[in-house]
Amino acid sequence: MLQKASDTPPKAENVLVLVRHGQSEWNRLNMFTGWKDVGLSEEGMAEAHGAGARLKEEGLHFDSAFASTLKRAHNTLDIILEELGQDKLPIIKAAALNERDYGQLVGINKEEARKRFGAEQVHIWQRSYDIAPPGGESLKDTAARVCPFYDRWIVPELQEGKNVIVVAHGNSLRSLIMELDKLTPEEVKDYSLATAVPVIYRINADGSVAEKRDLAA
Ligand SMILES: O=C(O)[C@H](O)COP(=O)(O)O
Repeated sequence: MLQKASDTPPKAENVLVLVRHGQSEWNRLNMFTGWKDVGLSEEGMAEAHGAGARLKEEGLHFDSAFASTLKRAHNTLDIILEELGQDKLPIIKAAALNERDYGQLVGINKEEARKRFGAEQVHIWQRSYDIAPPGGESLKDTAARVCPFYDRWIVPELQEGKNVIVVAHGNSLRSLIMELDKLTPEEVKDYSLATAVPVIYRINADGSVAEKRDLAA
């Protein structure tokens, strides 16, 4: 989706890149992960190198880097920064960016969960806006920590003309993208992020989206 939100051309520097971490060991095993701190798989590391290489091709250079406190996210960011020749850039790690808590589903194979609870119910837990999995967070709950963090710590960086990269998770980033793209709860049900594929935004000085480019598209 391309959004034109201002007549004033955005400064070229106001770039926000969002990246879901590379494949984790539990993604590889198709298990609900949530807050479980699992590492990247071999393939996930390779995907992270690929994401860094694509950002390098785009000619991007970052002034600030944010990740969740979960190692699959900040290890992905380490690899991306290494590819960009920016491994000295400090990474700000924030629990507010962590994956949605999948509660009692954590550690269960997704196919097994569909057999146990029914595919429709599992899909509702995975993709609905305000229905939480048992003992876990809904996307709305996740947005309630991700979006205030974004407003408080990331928007001011963008407003100073900095380029910012954020590496986080499928659902924590969905909640932010829902806000940036003004998606409805119905629209967000069909939205998901591939591992380690950068989404590049240009953000206006007022925080609105000037342009969005998903490198997966
Ligand atoms: O926590 C997880 O299991 C994954 O990171 C995201 O899972 P989902 O794509 O099933 O929401």
